Amino acid sequence: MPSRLSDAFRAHPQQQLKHPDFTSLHELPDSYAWNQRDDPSPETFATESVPLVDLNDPNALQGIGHACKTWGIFQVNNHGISTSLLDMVEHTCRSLFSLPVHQKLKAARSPDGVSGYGFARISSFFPKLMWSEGFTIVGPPDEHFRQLWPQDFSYHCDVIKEYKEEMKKLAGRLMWLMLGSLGIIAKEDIKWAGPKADFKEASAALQLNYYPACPDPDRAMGLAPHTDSTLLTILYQNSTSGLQVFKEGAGWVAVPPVPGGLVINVGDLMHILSNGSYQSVLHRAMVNRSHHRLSSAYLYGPPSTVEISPHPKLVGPTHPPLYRPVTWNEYLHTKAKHFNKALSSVRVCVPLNGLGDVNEQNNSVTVG
Ligand SMILES: C=C1C[C@]23C[C@H]1CC[C@H]2[C@@]12CCC[C@@](C)(C(=O)O1)[C@H]2[C@@H]3C(=O)O
Ligand SMILES: O=C(O)CCC(=O)C(=O)O
Ligand SMILES: [Fe+2]
Repeated sequence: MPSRLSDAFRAHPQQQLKHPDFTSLHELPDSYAWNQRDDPSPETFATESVPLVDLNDPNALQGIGHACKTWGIFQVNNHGISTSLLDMVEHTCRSLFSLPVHQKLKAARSPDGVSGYGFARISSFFPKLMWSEGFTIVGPPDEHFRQLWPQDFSYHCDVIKEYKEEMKKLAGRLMWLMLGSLGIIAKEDIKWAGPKADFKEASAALQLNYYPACPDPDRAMGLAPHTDSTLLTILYQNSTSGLQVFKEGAGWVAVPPVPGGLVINVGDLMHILSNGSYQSVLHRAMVNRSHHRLSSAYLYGPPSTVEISPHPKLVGPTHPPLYRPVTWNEYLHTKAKHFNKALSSVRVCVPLNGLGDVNEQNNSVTVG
């Protein structure tokens, strides 16, 4: 049987935690109180900010290359995704998460499944709970959406379908910009991009996130520090800020929403493909006392059976391959088991400068 993305978690069933009705909580329960949040010093915010790249700019490729090398994350505008589509996706998210808890639970993610409503998958690695709800979509959302909205599920299915199609095109474009900035420019350099080099067979997951307003935001965590297991992720965030990224030497830096902009981050598979030139970025989401926050992450990777390895153009006698080949499915298994040690578990060779993976050092929370 062909291996699909949705099969990746069968071997790692997750116990479903009971979801609270956040609106009924007026105090932060102890199970949600994070002690060691490792907050940035106030001056951190002022000095550095994540680059913004205009995709219509003829120098976009250079801008992206620099951003990937120094930050592992950047924002884009003039990306071609219409504001009306982004508004519709936001409306679908809002409609989904404002359903009564019992209704949302009808579409709960099954313990060995990948799609559906639930806590963030990484929850099991942290001793405290996260102040958020999520909905993961892999493949067509029809069955779950029918449970959520018996009347108008087909409208919401259409919105998600169109969004996924548009995101896929943008992701393919971004892939060539990122690869181009590494000197990988020929169609033949990435065979799995297909005969038209349009990454038609790529696979992806869509993660909708909802962060309710929180009575004690300074002690809560919306989504704990993690890197995405992707080649790249395209994140849409509504007008409420909350995303932060970890930058060596600067600490946690906020990524404020840019109107009409999208956030692009480097994932673990791009880290591997680029042989560590573009490092996956550690990021987290914080919460807010007065405003709820919505985000949607398009998690983009290769077809699930394609092996990703350091690109031959980037390895040589002085640059040995640092990672062994892995499929996305295999990597997701590894991540489900080892979480922030996943990248080093597929490492084959210590780099010449002797530094470890950035991901491993910065998680202040003990991984179970
Ligand atoms: C294809 C993917 C990628 C997943 C797992 C699976 C479906 C859901 C994705 C996320 C989304 C939220 C953060 C993350 C860390 C999580 O907990 O679930 C992601 C994870 C990964 O990038 O590893
Ligand atoms: O909500 C955010 O800003 C971050 C979401 C995220 O990191 C994810 O879904 O992987
Ligand atoms: Fe993420």
